[in-house]
Amino acid sequence: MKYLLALDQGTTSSRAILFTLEGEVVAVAQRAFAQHYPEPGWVEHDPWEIWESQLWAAKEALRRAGVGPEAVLALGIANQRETTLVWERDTGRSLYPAIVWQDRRTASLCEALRERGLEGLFRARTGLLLDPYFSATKLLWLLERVPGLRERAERGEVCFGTVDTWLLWNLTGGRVHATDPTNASRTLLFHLETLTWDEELLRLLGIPKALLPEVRPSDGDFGETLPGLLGAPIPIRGVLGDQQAALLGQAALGAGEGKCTYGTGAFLLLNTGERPVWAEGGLLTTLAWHLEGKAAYALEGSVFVAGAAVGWLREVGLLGESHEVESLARQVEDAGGVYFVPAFTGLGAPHWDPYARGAILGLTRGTIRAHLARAALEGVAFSVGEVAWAMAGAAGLGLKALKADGGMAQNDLFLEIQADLLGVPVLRPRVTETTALGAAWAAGIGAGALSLGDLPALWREEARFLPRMPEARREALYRGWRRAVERAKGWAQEG
Ligand SMILES: Nc1ncnc2c1ncn2[C@@H]1O[C@H](COP(=O)(O)OP(=O)(O)O)[C@@H](O)[C@H]1O
Ligand SMILES: O=P(O)(O)OC[C@H](O)CO
Repeated sequence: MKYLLALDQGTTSSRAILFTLEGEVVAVAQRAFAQHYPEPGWVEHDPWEIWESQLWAAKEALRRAGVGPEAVLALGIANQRETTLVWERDTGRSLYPAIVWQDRRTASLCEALRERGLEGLFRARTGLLLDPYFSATKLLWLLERVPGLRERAERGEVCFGTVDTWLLWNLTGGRVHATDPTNASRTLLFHLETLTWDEELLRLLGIPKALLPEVRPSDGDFGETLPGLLGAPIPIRGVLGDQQAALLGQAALGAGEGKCTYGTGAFLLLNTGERPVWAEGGLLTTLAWHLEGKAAYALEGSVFVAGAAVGWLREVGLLGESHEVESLARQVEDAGGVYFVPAFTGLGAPHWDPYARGAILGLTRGTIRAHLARAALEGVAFSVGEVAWAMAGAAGLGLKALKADGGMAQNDLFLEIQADLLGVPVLRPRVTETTALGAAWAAGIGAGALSLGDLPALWREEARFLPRMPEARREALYRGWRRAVERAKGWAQEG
């Protein structure tokens, strides 16, 4: 029997899952790691903790399965995207904490670029917007703020990478400094159509090319793991950003098929086929994957906070464990007029306001804990609903049903609320670890054991949540939501 090992390096935890070729889960191991918030709006991870937790999870998944490394056909990586790391080429020593995708410290850098009239150029080349979310301004900040970094980068002594690149570097003992086009497409430095680093954008930002990893296809040859790490070398044959991996893991292969992954954030991706599609409404154009010699593209609506809102309820003591949010929120029929705008790290699509901050509005003396819990779930569902409307507005790209996955998709009440607020059915697959599944499948394709055409037959529905809310009620709730969002916008800039 042969297996595929997926590493899923998420924002809050590192997971490893061993799958059969058909996508059955054999063993799972997961380790959470620390989130650091050194200043308001900043979010950092310790690069060593990312690596060590991921390595532990990989070993532990094999141990739990009782499977030796020689039975693993290939390893695939899916990772939190955009998070920016720099390390020494000679020693692999990291030179600064990882600046996480949620980090807002480069809001003013983005503004300065916008004032220079550069947004149109960046959008046309990369499909993205000038927002602190993406890697380029984080890297620029590092080059400006870390003493000596720019000079060393120009001399070729420093490596930049997103988390996939950092894991590849460590898995191969520094032999491979590479990324795939989906991760590269989130940096603001990658040309969406030529699938190469954009020399003009690099020049405009003053980013030395010597920093950048080599770009290989998502099912490319990424070397093999050092023999000592997992007991024997394992070929690394798949790399995808986690949201793109989930799109693949949901077998959303054709144009018009989409999914939403509810992890730390929520990311709605719609496959648009072999050509990039540019849409209004704050949607991003991005790579879906580069597999079997062909690129596929997607439209993305990025919502920065989903499960993180539930995590926050836990941290402030409203819940013991995340899953308790469901029973608490079920104690009430609705949120009692409370709106929870989870803009803890600004707003992504469709608003793109790095200065927005979280808000809870409509509190009365009758508000109880259950209302807050329900309002938090609704806040995430409204946020995704707004993104779905934006997609529906982009000619002919309305969703007929939404495939859901990620940590929050285990919550039945949340998916009922989401179906109600979207007005379309929400489908949950049997394997909700679709991010890991997509990474495993990409590696299976890379190893020649699977083809894209095999995947739809391997996807299985587990549950279906149908919309039951009357249209008028939905519209009234959205009116309230829009008023609440207006109040949260620009908060960190005022005052
Ligand atoms: N039953 C649940 N209901 C709501 N949220 C949940 C539930 N279980 C987990 N979560 C949330 O899901 C998130 C974890 O999901 P995961 O997909 O592992 O995220 P990531 O990959 O971003 O680390 C956490 O923020 C957690 O609060
Ligand atoms: O950690 P997740 O699963 O919320 O995903 C993070 C995204 O990749 C950020 O773009």
